[in-house]
Amino acid sequence: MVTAFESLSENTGYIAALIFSSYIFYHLIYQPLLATPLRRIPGPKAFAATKWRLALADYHGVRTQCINSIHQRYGTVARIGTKEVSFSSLSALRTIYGAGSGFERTDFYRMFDVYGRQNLFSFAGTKQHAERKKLLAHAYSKSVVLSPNAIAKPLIEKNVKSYLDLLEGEKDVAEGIFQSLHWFSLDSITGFLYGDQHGGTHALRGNDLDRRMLSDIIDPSRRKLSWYAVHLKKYTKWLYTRTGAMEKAITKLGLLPMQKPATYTGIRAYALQSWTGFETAATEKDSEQDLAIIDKLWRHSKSGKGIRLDGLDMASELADHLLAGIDTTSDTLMFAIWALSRPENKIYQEILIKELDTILNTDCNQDGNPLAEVADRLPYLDAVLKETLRLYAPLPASEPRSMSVDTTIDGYLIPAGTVVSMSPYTLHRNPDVFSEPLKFNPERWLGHCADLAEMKKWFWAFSSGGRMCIGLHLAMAEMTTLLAAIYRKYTTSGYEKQKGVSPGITSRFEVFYDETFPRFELRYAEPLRQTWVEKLEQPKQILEQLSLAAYLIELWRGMYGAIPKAEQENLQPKSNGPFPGFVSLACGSGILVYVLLMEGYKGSGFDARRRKTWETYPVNVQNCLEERIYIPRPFLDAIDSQDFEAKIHTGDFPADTFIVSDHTDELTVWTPLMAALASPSSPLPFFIIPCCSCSLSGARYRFPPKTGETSTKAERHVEQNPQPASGDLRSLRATKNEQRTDRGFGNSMVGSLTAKTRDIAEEVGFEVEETCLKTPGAISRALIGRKQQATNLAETSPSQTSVLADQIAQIIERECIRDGGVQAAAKIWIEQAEDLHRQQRE
Ligand code: HEM
Repeated sequence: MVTAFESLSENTGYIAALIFSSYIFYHLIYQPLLATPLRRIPGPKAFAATKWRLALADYHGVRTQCINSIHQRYGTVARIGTKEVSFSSLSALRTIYGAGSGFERTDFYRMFDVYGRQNLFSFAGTKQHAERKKLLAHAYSKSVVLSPNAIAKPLIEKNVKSYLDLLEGEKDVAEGIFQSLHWFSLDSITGFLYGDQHGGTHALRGNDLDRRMLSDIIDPSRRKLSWYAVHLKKYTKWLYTRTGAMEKAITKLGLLPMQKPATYTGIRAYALQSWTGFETAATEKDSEQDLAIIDKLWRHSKSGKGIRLDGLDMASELADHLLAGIDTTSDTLMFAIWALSRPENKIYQEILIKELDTILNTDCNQDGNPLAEVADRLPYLDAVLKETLRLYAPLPASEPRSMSVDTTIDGYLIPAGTVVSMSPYTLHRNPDVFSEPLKFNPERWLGHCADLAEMKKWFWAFSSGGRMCIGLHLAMAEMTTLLAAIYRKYTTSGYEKQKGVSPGITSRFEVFYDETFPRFELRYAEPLRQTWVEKLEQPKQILEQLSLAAYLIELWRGMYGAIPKAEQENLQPKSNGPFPGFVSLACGSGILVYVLLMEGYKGSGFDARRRKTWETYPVNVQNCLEERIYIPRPFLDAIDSQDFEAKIHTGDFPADTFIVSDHTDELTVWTPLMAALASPSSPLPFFIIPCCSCSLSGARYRFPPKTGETSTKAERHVEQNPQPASGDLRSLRATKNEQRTDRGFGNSMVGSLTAKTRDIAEEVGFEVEETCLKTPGAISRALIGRKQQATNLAETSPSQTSVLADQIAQIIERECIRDGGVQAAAKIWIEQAEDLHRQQRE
């Protein structure tokens, strides 16, 4: 007989399943999809069912583009969350963001509180916000910003001069415009907020501490932290407020989305320090005229009139303006210069220069640069900036708002507490308003047609209504004055190093690029950065490896007609023969192997040491990465190395394998030999980027510059030390510059190594191509061996093959003389390999 207890326990599983499915049904289906009035709003069901769907897009850094695509599919009103709706119409813009609309900023903005205090940016309520704004609005008005008697105009003109001085004196430094423009905006906003004495920075004039403040902004993991701060707010706060052993444990477990100090810590600390310094020394100034914002807030607090502000309130307000005023202005300037420098936009630059040429000397200051108020009145410059802000708005993402009562927007009932938003990104890409929206075209802002009036209504880079950007006029004055001065004296053109690459700007969790550029970097760089586990200088290495992957893909497209996977859907590959596969020697972190495999190229890589990064790749990639030490077969034959414990590779690659030898040190000179040894009658194609110079034994060795004669006697006299004996920075830079010339390169250590490798490759039958490769981190020479010399192309008989093998052996013998012969060289190689293996095990 079945007892009641047994029956209950048999049914427990069913009951639990029923409760669970009821819960799922209620929360994921009934409530969000059937019960709420928002159910009538179109949009993808997955987004309507759970807020985590949009959070996922945030995590992948594609939120804004994703919402934009949803609008393209569903129209001007789209539901993007259980309680979140996005709009893209002018009527909604007026309803939500118009003056006195009653919509308030959401909780999202509380992440901009500083020192635990709210400020203009983070206040939700209109009353608190209006009171604070009243204190500041006048100082930020256009008439005050451009007044010769107030602080902004002389400060901006002084900083413009410092920028041009930098351009004159340290062209190399200034040309890194991402950085130098950040210095300009930093010096401008700090001077404006704190005055020269109490926090105005001098990054443009070389102050290293001021410059270093920007490392806060550059760290890519700040995006991950933003995601955590928005979607896992309490948890993130908990993580960052732990101390002692708990803090250590959290750090060790890698739980922090961004290592401490987290984003903006340095800038916030600087802002607080500036405030404290000011407060201690504060004396009321007699004149109202040259007051920085800090003076104004101080005077107000002392007056006892109106709203009360304590020290931290003021410090928070100032710090927030400081943070708001750096990236925004410099990113816009960077995109303006970049866009004007593109060959297809040269015409716009020429027209701008013509406009600037009309400025009279009497309209310039004593430094010879256009006055701020004159730069402000230039229609073409204004059009260039408007177009830059349209296409590359520095704050392009949605601006969330909500209301405490039910309301109606564009005919839809919006319940109280629903988050509603719009984004400059989507408004600025409406093809009905902006023809060819992805094209940079300043001309669209000129003329007086009805279209222009319409476009102005849709232009939303600075937001609108009561919560419009307070720094608008300051930012515009900085940007117009600097651009006018630069283009009055200079022209700009696409920097070779950045050819084919769009700059990117970070906004919250996203990075924005020019969308007409390939997504290659975007697809890999960010995921790699996010999961990076090595201690190396990663951003540079990642970009370099991505550039190299892009280069190889193009090379193989030409050689084999092999195209990346993503293109295969649209294109039929040319039939130059199938791709034979690649091997990446000494592949290090394996980025190249990972990217090429993901792009659909078969291949593998090996390195003497397994890297932690390998474990972050998908399993199929991990399976193609091996820990192996290369020992050339002739060395194995020459010496008894039976006891060698590590896994070795003897270079027996399958026929036609493409060898990639990127910065492989002792494998560099071996690469063409490897190619020939693997297949004497038809050596394998290769790509080499030479770097550290070693002889065939693997010992450090500097080959003599190629002077025509290759006497080993002459080689012995050559200095063994590859680095300059003594070198201050200036002489190092001079050496580097010299190396960029053909002659200088030929005389350098790496130049001599390149020449030696090339000679050997030619001896084994290659027609070697030499190319200059410009990756984001370096300029390198690369050798490509894809064609064989005519004599080698003829059908090779078995007897000829053995002749070729003999020739290779002779080359190896000859090259090993400097190490004491093949046996001695082999001994050195094996000893080094054993050392390496021992180190790995320790
Ligand atoms: C090209 C430059 C700039 C752009 C495109 C820009 C854009 C914006 C946008 C779109 C908002 C509204 C954000 C939102 O509601 O989510 C905003 C607000 C704000 N911006 Fe800017 N900004 C720029 C420069 C500056 C500068 C130089 C400052 C320096 C003080 C500044 C200070 C602020 C502040 C304090 C707010 C909050 C205003 C309020 O709520 O009343 N911005 N900005």
